[in-house]
Order: sequence, then C-alpha cells, then structure tokens
Amino acid sequence: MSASPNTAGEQTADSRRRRKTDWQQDTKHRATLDAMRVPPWEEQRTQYLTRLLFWVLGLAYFNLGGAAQTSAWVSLAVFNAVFLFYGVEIAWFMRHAARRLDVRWRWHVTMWVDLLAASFAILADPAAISPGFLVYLMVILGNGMRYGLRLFAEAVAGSLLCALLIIGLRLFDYLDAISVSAAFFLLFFVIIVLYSYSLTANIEKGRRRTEDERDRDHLTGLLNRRALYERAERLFRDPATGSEPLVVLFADLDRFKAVNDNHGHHVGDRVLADIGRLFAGSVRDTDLVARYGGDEFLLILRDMDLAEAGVLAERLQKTLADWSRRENVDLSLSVGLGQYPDHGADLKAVIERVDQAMYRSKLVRGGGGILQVGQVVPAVAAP
Ligand SMILES: Nc1nc2c(ncn2[C@@H]2O[C@H](COP(=O)(O)OP(=O)(O)OP(=O)(O)O)[C@@H](O)[C@H]2O)c(=O)[nH]1
Repeated sequence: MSASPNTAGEQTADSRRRRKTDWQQDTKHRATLDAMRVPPWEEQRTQYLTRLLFWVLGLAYFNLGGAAQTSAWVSLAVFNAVFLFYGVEIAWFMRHAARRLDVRWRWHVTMWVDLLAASFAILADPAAISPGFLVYLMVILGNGMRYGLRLFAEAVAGSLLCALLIIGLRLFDYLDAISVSAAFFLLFFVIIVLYSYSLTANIEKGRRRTEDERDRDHLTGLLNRRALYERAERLFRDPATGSEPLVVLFADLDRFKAVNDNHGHHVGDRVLADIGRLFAGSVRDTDLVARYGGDEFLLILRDMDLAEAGVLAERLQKTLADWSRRENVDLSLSVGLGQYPDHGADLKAVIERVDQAMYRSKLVRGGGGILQVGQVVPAVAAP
C-alpha cells in the first residue's frame, strides 16, 4: 500500500468521500439506535402506576371532593362510566407491556388515550382552570423523557390540539375566567414545556454519545463484539423476527499481518477503518455489522437465505479486491456462512460453526474462499 501522503486534491476528495460515508453511517446508526431503544419494564411499570394514580385521583376529585358535581357537558354517571373504561384500558395495556416491552403502537395509543381522558376530565370539571390541565404536562414530560423527542413532540401537538378543542367547546366559561393569574398559568406552562424539551434534547444527545462510545469499535465505527451480541440477542428474542432465519457471515482478511509488517500499524489501522466503511456501506439498515476481532468482521443478515448471502459475500470480496487494487495492497477475504436455527441452537453456537467453516476454507484454499457450514471445500483446480 502506498503509505505516502496523497496530493492535496486527492486528500480533499478522499476526506469528502470519508465525511459522506461517515455521515451515511452515522445516519444509519442513529436510525438503528432509535429502532432499538426500549425503556425497561421497571420504567414502563412506573408509567402505568402513575396512570393508575391519576385515574384514582380523577375519580376521587369528581366523586368525593368539594366538586362532587360535573359541568353541564358531562353527568357524573357518564364520567364514571368513561373512567371505568379508562381504568380497564390502563390495566389491559399494563399486562400487555409486561409481556412485550417493544411495541411502538402501544406507546402512541396509550399516550393519546391519556390525552383524551385528561381532556374529558377537563370538560367535565365545573372549574374553568381545571387541575386536569396539569395532566397534559405529565403526559408530555412522562412520554418525552421516556421514549425520546419524537413522542415529546407528538405529546405537545396532541395536548395543544385537545386544549384548543376544549377551549372551543367551553369558550364562554373561559372568556369569563380570563384573568392575570390564568394568563400567567398558561405562560408558565409553555415555558416549562419548552425548557423540558431543550433539557430532554441535551439528555438524549448525551445518551447517544455514551451509547456510541460503549457500542462502537473506535477504529472502524462498526459495532463491537459486545454490542453485536446484545443487539443480535434482541433480534432473536423479538417475536417479530425471532422465528425468521438469520444468516451469520464471518469474514476474515487474508494476509493482513503482512500489511502491518510491511507498512506499519498506522497503515494497518487505516486499512481496517476503510474496509469497515466499505462493509457498512454494502449492507442494508436492518443488518448488523461488527468488527469481531483484529481483522475479523461479522455480519448478521435478516430476510435473506444462504444463497443470497453467498452473493453478498462475493460482492464483499469484489469490493475489497477493487479497493486493494486501487490502494495497491495485497489482501483478500475468506468468508464463512451459516444460518440460525439450522446450524446452532443459539447465536454463539452458530458463530462458532461459521468461524470453523471460514477457517477450513482459508486452510484449504489459502484465502479468498466462501464456505457454508457443513459444505465440503470445493477442490481447487490443479494448475
Ligand atoms: N493495525 C492493526 N493491526 C491489528 C489490530 N488488531 C489486530 N491486528 C493484527 O492483525 C493480525 C491478525 O492476525 P492474522 O489473522 O493471523 O493475520 P493474517 O495475516 O490475516 O493471517 P491469515 O488470516 O491466516 O491470512 C495480527 O498481526 C494483529 O497484530 C489493529 O487494531 N490494528
């Protein structure tokens, strides 16, 4: 490999290309993070218990307190019936959450039901400045801080929509209630929401940075081995993907040690980083790509059979061959392929067998081969 510095023009083109690939990888990575982030059961349980607390308080407010009556809009009997239904909804979704944590539609539906329940309580409240308005704040903060900025924004939009609807319906009550304290109440409410949004955005940024440092191989930007296992385990556990076959592709560079020996470790590092980028750019968003060890890469591929994975492996080999020719480095790629559940009861077992297949191919072919688990190494034609 030419270790000498490039010309200024080449450097600019190269750094631009690298920045672009960095950006693509970053975007791809962020999407993956977003797709994988799930609050643990303890956090989701706290949210359901908080809902139940507000449900009890709502019933007590209308049935026990001084305001043991409702507005002209809703009778007490109707209020109780609707709230009974709301309580059943909370209990049902809590049971659902205990069984399956990562169900996005449930997070959205429960948030909107909370907003509708709070709006209904505000409509039923004879007092114009109802404590129910503070429930909007709970919904915005509770969902935003737990599930991220997208749900935060959705909760703000939903609260605004519901509040406008109620104000429209009870316009005359609100015209009567306009006062300096009501205006300040509204102002404080808006400031708290904006302030919390900016705090949540900062927390989110910090969380992503920490996750990045923990999960990424610093040289290639790919997942490290620990993160690969963690994310792959999630794929295996997820009922949506758990029953579908997953292909494991193990790739090891041939003759990489010579790059280090001939050009130095700093060049070896650059080679690994470039190859990591090439591999990350060759797969889909739904696939997992990791640096497994020194010059080993591991890919977990979804929605693909072994024949299709074989085509991908050939493509990776060709991409590497083109890159090696361009950079004048003598490298090729040995690949092992296997499939869960056919080749092992769990991820670790499949990886072990795929690693052996790759190694067998390397041993017999001397590099540049592709071998499936259980496949006989094709004989190399005699010269
Ligand atoms: N530059 C660099 N080298 C590394 C890094 N991690 C491991 N290596 C080197 O990668 C090499 C991996 O060893 P091998 O797989 O036996 O090397 P190889 O020449 O590819 O051997 P074959 O796979 O049999 O062709 C060793 O020389 C390690 O020192 C790293 O982060 N940077």
